[in-house]
Amino acid sequence: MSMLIPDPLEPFLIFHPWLLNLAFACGARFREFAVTTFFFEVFLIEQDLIQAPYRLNFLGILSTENGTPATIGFFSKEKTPFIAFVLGGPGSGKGTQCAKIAEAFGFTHLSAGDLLRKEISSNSENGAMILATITEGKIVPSGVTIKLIRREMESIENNKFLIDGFPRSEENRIAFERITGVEPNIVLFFDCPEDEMVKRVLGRKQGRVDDNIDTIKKRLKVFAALNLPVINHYTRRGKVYKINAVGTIDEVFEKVRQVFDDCKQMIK
Ligand SMILES: Nc1ncnc2c1ncn2[C@@H]1O[C@H](COP(=O)(O)OP(=O)(O)OP(=O)(O)O)[C@@H](O)[C@H]1O
Ligand SMILES: Nc1ccn([C@@H]2O[C@H](COP(=O)(O)O)[C@@H](O)[C@H]2O)c(=O)n1
Repeated sequence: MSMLIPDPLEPFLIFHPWLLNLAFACGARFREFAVTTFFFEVFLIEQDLIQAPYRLNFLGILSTENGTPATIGFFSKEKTPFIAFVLGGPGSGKGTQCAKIAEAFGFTHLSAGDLLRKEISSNSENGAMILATITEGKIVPSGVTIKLIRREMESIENNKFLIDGFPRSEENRIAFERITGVEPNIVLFFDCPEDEMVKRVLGRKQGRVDDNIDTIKKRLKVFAALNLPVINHYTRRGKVYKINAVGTIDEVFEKVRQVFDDCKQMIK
């Protein structure tokens, strides 16, 4: 299990004690949903980390396009799958390791980034917005990404999913948990030094619009600001397995294998 990582949002929270008091007075559910939303959106707007048209529209993700409320809790109790979120900075090796886990342990690998890229190439209504967001290294609104993940999970007959590159922000996390009604069983965190991540991304040569030094710098900033708080949250929940991502692909996989061997009892 990993140690807590310094949370870049903590100084921000300290400057809003009156809001925290109000939140605590209103109870846990309200606190989690309303206050976290408020804090993060104000912070993200200030930092210019979320796309303008989607600002202050967090509640919108709980509605479907036709205005009816989204299903809260889409797995039946008997069919709730084993979910592993796979997190780490850009180029830390998430996708590479997920392919090996899927093969060795029978998981379905869902990459949020791949699903978003597929949306761009299928010329969907959100394609242009997704392309612009990825090019800027920013985060696509949760409603869009969760809809894609949900569609895949519902269409695949498996009870073991690796969700790679999601949740990327507290907004992603809270939205997923509210909509699906479940938390991940475990969270893998591939911990990799920045210089190694930059080297790997620049060496990837897959023609991705975001594999250039300018966008990588932005993605690293977004990772530290938005993804580390998610990792800290799940660390506090005792769900994070931190894996040192330095070493050959096979060396890293040996550490991953150990985690899945240890979790065998939990995985149906
Ligand atoms: N342990 C490793 N040592 C050296 N190179 C690696 C290692 N793991 C992955 N790579 C290479 O680094 C590049 C990035 O890996 P990968 O695509 O798996 O990262 P990722 O975390 O999924 O990245 P992103 O979040 O940007 O999609 C790939 O070219 C991959 O072959
Ligand atoms: N939950 C997510 C996941 C990804 N994105 C966007 O896609 C880019 C590429 O993602 P990879 O996982 O393939 O690195 C990422 O930089 C984001 O722009 C997202 O918005 N939300």
